[in-house]
Amino acid sequence: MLIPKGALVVSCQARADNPLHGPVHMSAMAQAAQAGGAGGIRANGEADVAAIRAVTRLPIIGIAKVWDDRFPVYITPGFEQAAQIAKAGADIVGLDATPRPRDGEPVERLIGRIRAELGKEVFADVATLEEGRAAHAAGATYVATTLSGYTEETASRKTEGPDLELLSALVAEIPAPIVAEGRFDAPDLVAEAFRRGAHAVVVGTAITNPREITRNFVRAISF
Ligand SMILES: CC(=O)N[C@H](C=O)[C@@H](O)[C@H](O)[C@H](O)COP(=O)(O)O
Repeated sequence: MLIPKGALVVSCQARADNPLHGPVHMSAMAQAAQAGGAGGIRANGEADVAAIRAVTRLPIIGIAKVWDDRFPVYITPGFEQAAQIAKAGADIVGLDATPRPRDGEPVERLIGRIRAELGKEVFADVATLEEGRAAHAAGATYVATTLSGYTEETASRKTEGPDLELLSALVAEIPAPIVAEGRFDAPDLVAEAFRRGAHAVVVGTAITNPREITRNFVRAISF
């Protein structure tokens, strides 16, 4: 199932150190997002994806994060993780589409294999326009601004808010659905992304991470 144009996609992820970690909480979160009008879900790991698949028919962007000190790429680095996520019920496989070193084959080949061997759509997380062009040329269905500010090359772009400039540049140059993701932490920013031509917007922390939301409130009252 594809992501409808104009959809708000809610990213339901909680790391191991988060009290909401695990499929029970993440599937409840996804149901809450659906009840609130979400048009898609982004989720990490086989267990969470399978649990969310069991409770919703919304399109799921599945990723598998693997941290390995030897490689900077941690979002679905190889085919093995992509296959697990596909089997767990994701409609779309999300991956790091930067050319940085990864534990696996080059990203262009990985994108091709996901489409050909798994029959899944590919959601390419990029940090630059150049990476977006390459991911599109390699066959990615969606190109998203997810990694802007999170790679060495783009560290200085990790502003308080999202990278709207990259969004506009991708929309202007790439004939594919462009998705806005990363630091969209208020409804007016989501609206601005759509005004700039985004196909969909993914929001995570601001909706599904009560620990961070609480921290933001506490920070604001720490005089
Ligand atoms: C850089 C990276 O690893 N981003 C991750 C990708 O899956 C998630 O940790 C983010 O929460 C997600 O992209 C949504 O963004 P935000 O939480 O800012 O709305």
